[in-house]
Amino acid sequence: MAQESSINTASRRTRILNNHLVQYPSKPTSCLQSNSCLSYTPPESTESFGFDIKEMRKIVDFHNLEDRDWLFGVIKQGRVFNGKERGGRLFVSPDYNQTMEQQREMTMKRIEYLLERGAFDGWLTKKGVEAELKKLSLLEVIQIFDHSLSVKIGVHFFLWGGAIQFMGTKRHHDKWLRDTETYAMKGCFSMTELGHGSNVRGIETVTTYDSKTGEFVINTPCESAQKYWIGGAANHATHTIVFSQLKINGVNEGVHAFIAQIRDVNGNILPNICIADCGHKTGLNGVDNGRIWFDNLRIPRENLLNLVADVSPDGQYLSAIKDPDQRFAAFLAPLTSGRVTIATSAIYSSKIGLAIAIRYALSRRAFSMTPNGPEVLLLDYPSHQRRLLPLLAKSYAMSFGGNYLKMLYVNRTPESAKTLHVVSSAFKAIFTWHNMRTLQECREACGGQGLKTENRVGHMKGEFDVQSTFEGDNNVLMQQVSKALLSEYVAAKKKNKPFKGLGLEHMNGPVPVIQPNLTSTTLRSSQFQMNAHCLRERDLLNRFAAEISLYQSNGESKERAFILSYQLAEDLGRAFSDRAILQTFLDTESNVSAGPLKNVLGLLRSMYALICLEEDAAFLRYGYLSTDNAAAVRKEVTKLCRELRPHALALVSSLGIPDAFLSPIAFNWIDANSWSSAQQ
Ligand SMILES: Cc1cc2nc3c(=O)[nH]c(=O)nc-3n(C[C@H](O)[C@H](O)[C@H](O)COP(=O)(O)OP(=O)(O)OC[C@H]3O[C@@H](n4cnc5c(N)ncnc54)[C@H](O)[C@@H]3O)c2cc1C
Repeated sequence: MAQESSINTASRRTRILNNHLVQYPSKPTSCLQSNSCLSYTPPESTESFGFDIKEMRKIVDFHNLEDRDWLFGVIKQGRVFNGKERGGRLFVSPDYNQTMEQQREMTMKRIEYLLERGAFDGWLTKKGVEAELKKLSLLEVIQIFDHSLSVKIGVHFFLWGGAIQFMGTKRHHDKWLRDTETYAMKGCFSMTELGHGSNVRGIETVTTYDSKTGEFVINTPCESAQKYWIGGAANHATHTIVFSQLKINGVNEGVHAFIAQIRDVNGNILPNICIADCGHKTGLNGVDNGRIWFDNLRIPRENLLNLVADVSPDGQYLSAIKDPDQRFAAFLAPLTSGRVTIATSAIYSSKIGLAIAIRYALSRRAFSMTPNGPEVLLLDYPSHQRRLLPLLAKSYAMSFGGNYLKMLYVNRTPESAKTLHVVSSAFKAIFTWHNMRTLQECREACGGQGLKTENRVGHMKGEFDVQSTFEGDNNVLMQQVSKALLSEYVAAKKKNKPFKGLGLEHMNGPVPVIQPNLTSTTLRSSQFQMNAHCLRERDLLNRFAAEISLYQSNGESKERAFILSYQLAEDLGRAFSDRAILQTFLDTESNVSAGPLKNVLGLLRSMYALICLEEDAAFLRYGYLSTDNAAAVRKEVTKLCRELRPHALALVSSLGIPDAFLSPIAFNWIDANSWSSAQQ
């Protein structure tokens, strides 16, 4: 309780706020009435926008705008979404001041609310491109509100539900999909173990088959085999997908997936199963991550997800794919959805950060440039522009990359499986790294205000950090990208055939030449920009292949040669991603007719292309750019910052994030911090 002071207690009022007794005087002190105080001026009038922000939003959000707006409205209206008025505006945001247990329960309450309003209708029972796009758009909206909520929903629908849909067959679909969609049961996904995360093939859980009873028997043979980090396992999940080695007649047939019930309808843990909590995390505490041990758990034979392999009632292992490597790849192929949703979610998160930081920078002033002159808006400092506007251009570029990835995913065919695997791995890594970097820059750009949880930016760093680790560690994913590019290279050279696929067709043409003295006009031409990106990718792929080959000719195994060439592999993975993203930007731009919108897209595209050139040391290291040209690139980026500055508000207003999902410092932060506001 607050200490009694000498101030007349009668002049104080008291109230309970967050369980603390708060005391404050009944009227403001004189300084609050002084004329010398700053007054808030809104950034700019919406009439000054140089392009149509509604049209831009259509390009950026790309699909299901009405569905998105419907769900934003549903969330704004729901009491469980913790709406609060600040500075005369409504903001919705989870209460991160709650305990871990309370946050987990609120996550479930929010799911129930959304379920009652039909938000998940058709998520697993409707098929086709439209249904899939709608589902992706609604998950993006949910994530804009809270990452825990979207992860909890994502685990249930995309991991548990997705495994049944894509690794199972009709018997599993008939039995589980409808109940999953209605939450009659709650699913989780047990792949990771204490001892093995990225290396899924190394997991130690063992499943055998008992032909006398027609059951599989699942065991956790040692502590390192305990399932770890399983989202939903600690409190709520009733069922799980268990990834395990399958041993049939003493032969290990490799990793397979099984359905197991872990709790009864009342939430009691079933016999032969032990569950413990992973505990408090640096973020994402609305998700109940748990650990699971299996002790001779028996499940029916039919619970093997048998799209790729099966076991007959008398215990024979059956699979059309004989090669264990190919079988393992076929098992995991359907799980791409996680990478797709994480990639696009990361970009929405960076957009929230940028919308808040840029709006704040358009109303916050600091220092003056002349003695006794007015203080200067943060975004009028060239340094502040340089910190935020290239990140904004990258977020736009990655939005277009994300849209391409989603279309690739919803229209997937066996022929596009490789491209989908490579692009989703590359974009998941690049977008999530970009998001963390953006949030940190935005946090700092907001100064101390960036550290207030209600202002979102700082807090989101902890909430989204995990994206670089789960659903494929970013570094491991980037290795896979380079490996895939290398195998394309080796195949093309071996067969002496042109490159086809993964956007590598540029390797068939002549080597692009970068002229010695780059002018502003050249730097802004899409042809130069694409040439520079292709040159880097092409050269790095050649170098990578040559280095691997050299290691191998010196007696190293293929695997070790790859590990030793990790630096080129990393550079190549980034070069592939940047070039692929630039291509999606150009494709997007080509669908826009000439006018102010296309002009500003051109500025953003040039900024994206040039900042990639400036940030990757490979351009200087391998001499794709001379030092003079590198200096010209840097100068052009500064010019682009100046040219984008007048569009900054319009650009962040086109990102498809309603005001209620931003934060008080994005608007009238003086009113939001007024004395009267503190008393509400
Ligand atoms: C909040 C949270 C929720 C999760 N939810 C789930 C879930 O619901 N279900 C589930 O099954 N799992 C879940 N996971 C687990 C997640 O998928 C794993 O953490 C992830 O796969 C990484 O595994 P790991 O933690 O064992 O790290 P490791 O694989 O041990 O990696 C540690 C480090 O080593 C590096 N490294 C690994 N291999 C190589 C290599 N070959 N070369 C160079 N460097 C390498 C990595 O880059 C990384 O930096 C979750 C994790 C978290 C944190």
